[in-house]
Amino acid sequence: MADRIMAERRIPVLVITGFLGAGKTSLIADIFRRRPDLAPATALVVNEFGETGIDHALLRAASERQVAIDAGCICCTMRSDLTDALMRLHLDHARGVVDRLDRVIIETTGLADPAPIIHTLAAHPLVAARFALSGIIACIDAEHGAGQIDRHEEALRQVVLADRIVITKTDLTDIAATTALVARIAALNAGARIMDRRAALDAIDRLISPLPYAPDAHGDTARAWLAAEAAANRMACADGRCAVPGHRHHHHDHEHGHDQGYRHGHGHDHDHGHHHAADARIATAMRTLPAGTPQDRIVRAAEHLAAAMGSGLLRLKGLLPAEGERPPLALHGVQHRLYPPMPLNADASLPDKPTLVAITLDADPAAALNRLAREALS
Ligand SMILES: Nc1nc2c(ncn2[C@@H]2O[C@H](COP(=O)(O)OP(=O)(O)OP(=O)(O)O)[C@@H](O)[C@H]2O)c(=O)[nH]1
Repeated sequence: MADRIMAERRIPVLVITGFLGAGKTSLIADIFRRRPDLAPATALVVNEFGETGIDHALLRAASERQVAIDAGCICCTMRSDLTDALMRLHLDHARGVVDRLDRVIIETTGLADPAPIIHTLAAHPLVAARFALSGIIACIDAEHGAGQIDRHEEALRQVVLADRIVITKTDLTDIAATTALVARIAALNAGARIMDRRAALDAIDRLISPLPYAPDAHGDTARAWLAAEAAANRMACADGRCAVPGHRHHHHDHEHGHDQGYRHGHGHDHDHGHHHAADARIATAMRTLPAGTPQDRIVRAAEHLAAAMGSGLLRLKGLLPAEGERPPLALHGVQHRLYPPMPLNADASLPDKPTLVAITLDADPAAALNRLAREALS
């Protein structure tokens, strides 16, 4: 009872997860587009993998209160940044800097494991006293989702630990493929509500309604993962600033059985502090093109790159500056598919040179971007 009363006074936190390019940012942008009334009382915490800041550009219009966590992934070393961000929001609210704070929406990176986030929200005493995990939405791409679950443990964990699953991009697949994906998801997580993106957006109140997160509803695997997360945190805690009593503090890298860092394509291996066993195969790079490189040429070169790399290109993102009367463009690719470039509002904080990020599997992302640049500039 005491917990319920407390829960009612806590601010609900909705986590939106899903693999790279599954449609998290677009879903959030569409929620606010349809329901602008939600924006003033919603804080968005956005954690993007890769360096374009493109999600912020896309969401800037959506929410007045946005906190970016850029330096890594909140599921691992960035947990302290997550708790800091939440505590800052709480203080701003308590001091009246923020009028209303009815909910927090956290967009994770596409490579996030939800278990540490769930654990942090439940176990960090300062956070748990003020915020209540009230839903985990996993977006899953109808076209690429099944393969992503097969190949990437993060994608599997996102589906298994969610309490709501939104299937995106059903417009790009046939019904049989979507039906098979739904059956697979239902077998992996019998407790989750599964919905099509369109249906989810037609019932936004239901989509985002705060419900206590109940790990027991999601099956033995979810329970075991969360228990393992709690046990790992009892043994040792990554966060030197962590306030959980009894935690021993030392470096985080080995606590989740993660042993290799992401490679970063600036000609050297770069440790982002985000460690998952399989992920030495995943690498990311960013590069810019000279100002004035025509948008059309970049888009065409990106199409060719996506077609040539297929499943080796986990994600391509780009911000292309305005060109004469043409607005700036956001460029999105997932595997072989390059989506129609998305016009953006002109915004002073957009980069003045075309900026591209590639996230690759078993391929050199810097070489991929060089190839794109060569074609665009030829
Ligand atoms: N056709 C179609 N495209 C979609 C749908 N949902 C998202 N997209 C497109 O997919 C691309 C990637 O979407 P995002 O919302 O950026 O994906 P994300 O999950 O936020 O990506 P990361 O932050 O990189 O993990 C964009 O071009 C979207 O317009 C959908 O339901 N149908």
